[in-house]
Amino acid sequence: MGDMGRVSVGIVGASGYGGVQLVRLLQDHPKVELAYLGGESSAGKTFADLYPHLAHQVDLAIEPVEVSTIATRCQVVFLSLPNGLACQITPTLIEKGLMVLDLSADYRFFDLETYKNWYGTERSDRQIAAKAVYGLPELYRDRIADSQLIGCPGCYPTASLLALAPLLKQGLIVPETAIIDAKSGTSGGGRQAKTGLLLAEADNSLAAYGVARHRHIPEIEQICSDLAGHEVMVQFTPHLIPMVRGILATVYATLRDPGLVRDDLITIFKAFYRNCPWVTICDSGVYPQTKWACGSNLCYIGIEVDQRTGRAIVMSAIDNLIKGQAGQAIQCLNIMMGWEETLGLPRLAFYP
Ligand SMILES: NC(=O)C1=CN([C@@H]2O[C@H](COP(=O)(O)OP(=O)(O)OC[C@H]3O[C@@H](n4cnc5c(N)ncnc54)[C@H](OP(=O)(O)O)[C@@H]3O)[C@@H](O)[C@H]2O)C=CC1
Ligand SMILES: CC(=O)N[C@@H](CCC(=O)OP(=O)(O)O)C(=O)O
Repeated sequence: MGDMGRVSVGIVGASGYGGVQLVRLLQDHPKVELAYLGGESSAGKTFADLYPHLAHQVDLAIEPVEVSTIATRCQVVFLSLPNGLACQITPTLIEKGLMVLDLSADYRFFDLETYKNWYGTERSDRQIAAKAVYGLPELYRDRIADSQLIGCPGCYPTASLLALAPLLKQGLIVPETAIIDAKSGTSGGGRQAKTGLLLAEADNSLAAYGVARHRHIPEIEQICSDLAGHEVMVQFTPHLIPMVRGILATVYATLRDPGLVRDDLITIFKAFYRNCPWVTICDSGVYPQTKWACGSNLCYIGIEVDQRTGRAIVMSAIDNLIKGQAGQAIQCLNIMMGWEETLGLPRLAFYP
């Protein structure tokens, strides 16, 4: 334990969009002390060099990634790195007794064959990967509580799965009819320079990408299959939308019982998420906006039934960097530590 019984925490990838959210939230967390920030090109700079407006709150420098330093100073480490890096250091961190929360895709898959097929990397850390728990608390809370290693979900899977879970778990839809139409702000692509994310490219425009091949497809299907109890394929199409933060996933699926109406589903969703402080089911006829979730760890879910087509339509809005990334990882940490699931996490959105 660090100062006054606080848990000492490190963040690797602190300069990135996810990393800075972690720093911002954790420096205010009542049971945590920030003990280490790591990075690559930013190593040697102070955090204040990168984010001057946080200078009065964070007095740490970014250090090169050195596992023994992390293990000496930290009890818990968040890895907010590009895919394929966490798996190189996690086995040693786990061996040294740290709790690891990985925000990349490295520990999200039950089966490393799937990871290899979609991410192209052969892995040698099978035993460690087998210990990982998928960090979606609303579905795997008990397993998260007992785990040392969390594979935190992607932002699109978080929004999509929270919309689909009650329908799949209760057998209310024909799983294979599920279509996910999702839109993300540009911060979902990270902080490094990419032409498509330039304001001049993304502004005044809306387009799909990764159609029928986005790497979140196997992640969403893995959890849908787990919920349905058999292998499920879904259609997922992401879109880049000219805003910075937020995801709206609109999910369509055919109801098994065409007699179900909107208020039936609202009752079912409210019951399913009754012990989930970070999911809010909208009232009848209210559809969520990304603005409501931006800056908050909440996921807002709106529900409709089209009696004509027999489909359920579920809309899910999150902040990709909070419930879709840093906030959800901290929610997992709270559960692993036996703390209140809401500790240190924001409810209020930035707007209006
Ligand atoms: N952005 C989002 O909405 C979401 C992102 N994620 C996932 O979270 C992870 C981080 O994403 P995001 O914050 O957006 O990415 P960024 O590109 O903004 O940040 C990446 C970070 O990784 C660090 N880094 C890169 N290479 C190395 C290396 N070899 N050694 C040490 N540090 C390195 C960078 O440090 P430096 O600047 O020092 O080089 C930087 O801090 C990714 O796996 C992403 O897929 C998950 C959910 C949502
Ligand atoms: C807008 C945008 O580019 N979004 C990212 C999703 C980021 C994320 O959540 O995904 P991972 O953690 O799996 O990388 C993308 O589509 O690749």
